[in-house]
Amino acid sequence: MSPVSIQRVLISESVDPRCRSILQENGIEVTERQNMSKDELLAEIKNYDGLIVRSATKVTAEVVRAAGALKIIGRAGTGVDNVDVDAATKNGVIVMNTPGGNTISAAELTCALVLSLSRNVAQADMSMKAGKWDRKKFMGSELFGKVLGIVGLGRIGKEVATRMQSFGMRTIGYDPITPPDVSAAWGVEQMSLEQLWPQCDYITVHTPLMPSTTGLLNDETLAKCKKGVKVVNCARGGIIDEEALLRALESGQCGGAGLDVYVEEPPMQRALVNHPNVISCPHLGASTKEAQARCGQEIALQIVDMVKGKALVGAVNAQVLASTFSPESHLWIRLGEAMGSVLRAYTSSKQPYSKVQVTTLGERLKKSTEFLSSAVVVGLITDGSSHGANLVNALALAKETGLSVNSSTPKPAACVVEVSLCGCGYKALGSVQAGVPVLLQLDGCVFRQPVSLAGHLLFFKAESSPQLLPSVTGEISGDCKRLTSLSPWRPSGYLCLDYYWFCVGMSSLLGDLASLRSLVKEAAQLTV
Ligand SMILES: NC(=O)C1=CN([C@@H]2O[C@H](COP(=O)(O)OP(=O)(O)OC[C@H]3O[C@@H](n4cnc5c(N)ncnc54)[C@H](O)[C@@H]3O)[C@@H](O)[C@H]2O)C=CC1
Ligand SMILES: O=C(O)C(=O)COP(=O)(O)O
Repeated sequence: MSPVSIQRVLISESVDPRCRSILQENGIEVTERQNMSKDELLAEIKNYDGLIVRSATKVTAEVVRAAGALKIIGRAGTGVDNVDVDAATKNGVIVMNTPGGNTISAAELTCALVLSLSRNVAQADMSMKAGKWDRKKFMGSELFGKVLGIVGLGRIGKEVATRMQSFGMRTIGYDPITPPDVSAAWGVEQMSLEQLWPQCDYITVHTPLMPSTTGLLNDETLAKCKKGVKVVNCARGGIIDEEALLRALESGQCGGAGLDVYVEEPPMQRALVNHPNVISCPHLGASTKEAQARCGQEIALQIVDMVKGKALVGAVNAQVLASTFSPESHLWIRLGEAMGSVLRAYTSSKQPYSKVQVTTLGERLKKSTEFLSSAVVVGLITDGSSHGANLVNALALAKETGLSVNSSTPKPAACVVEVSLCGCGYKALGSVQAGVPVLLQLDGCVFRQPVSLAGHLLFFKAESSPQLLPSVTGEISGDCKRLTSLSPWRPSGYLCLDYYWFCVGMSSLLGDLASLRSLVKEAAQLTV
């Protein structure tokens, strides 16, 4: 993928001023507008190719669709559940976050809530402010020797564990991805949730909000916990079912809750917030000077690096691009796109196909199969009128159009990419030679000299008579037909290709038909 050009960025929430400065220093125009209504955002977003948000801006599918020119949604923070990532992907928009920037802050707030729950700090303070001196009511219990269950052992879960161990807590946990030996290295014993629930004095959740984590703590699972268990949610509203939590608080099954996040923010339903055993914050996990400085700075630097073609860091939906920010991979991407275009053009009037097989041959290309497949699909499905396909959405669009894309890397051989359109049997073989994407073979016709695919223009080089056809492209015209019949290459064997269809194909890759026509005429004259 070529470096992504970003010219105008909208920052729709309070993000550290460093973000704006870094973008502006790098020639990007920045507008900051906070508290926009949904309609204002829908109207405004079309003027920008970049959007930077925190957790309050809901970047729905409607917003993504309304944003005709949007290329990047930057999340100055961790959770991207407020962004419709699928819609962004389908529309070719990169979604990027800064996941490490607020880890420590979120972990520290979690620990603060655990400590406050153990000693009723918030309630005691309220009572003092009400003029009371109630030492009996706020009897607490030590954390020392108690069990903390951590659900979600990623960045924040790990930091919470190591901090709470210093209070003498035993930390147990569950995570479907983090291996048990990894978490054991930082003192967390992993077990199934069934085993975990009944052992915990405190439970804290640190997973993203996803269908599989929604309602992880519910009536059923809360009932499996120790009576009086205390729970903390500094991750996302909804991971603990709010209504089930209220019921458990009322029955005493849950002894207290520390909440930073809510299903609806701010929560309109205040029963939980008002409960005497609940201490709550208005989503403050990342609200520290340090976390905001990091997140604001990181998201700006990540965008600038992407624009400069240096690196793609923090993309959550475009991993295929992450490894492609090198001059070499840009060449392979151009090759893939060009091969896709050539095959699309070449086969468009022939048999249909429903499957494409991309085979990469060569050690150097081993890790490139995925982005090469995406590049081939971009070339295959982008016709002259639509420019909607890019490396972000290529595979999603292929799926939508019923095109199945297979890729494989058989034993290393040469650095060659083979694209086969299964069904009609057309095939192209390409490579990068001397820094130029080249075509070696098309539909079984071998070129003795590779055909340059640079800029999607084909330059034919005839070995024996280089003056014959210095550069040829074609369009549907009598000239092309004439060229087919002239066919000086056939006898020489340099190019045994159905030239007419080849020219038809090439015409769709070119905007400048006038110069194309003259090239074809020139070629025809040369060959008479
Ligand atoms: N309150 C706040 O201001 C903040 C909240 N957050 C929230 O915290 C979440 C976690 O952040 P990080 O630790 O940085 O993310 P992370 O990606 O490092 O860790 C999340 C962990 O959850 C695990 N997980 C996924 N599904 C699970 C399941 N069903 N059960 C148990 N574990 C599961 C994953 O395997 C992963 O290890 C974020 O997604 C975000 O929503 C993050 C920062 C600040
Ligand atoms: O980074 C996260 O996931 C957070 O929840 C922090 O949200 P915020 O940037 O403070 O709106």
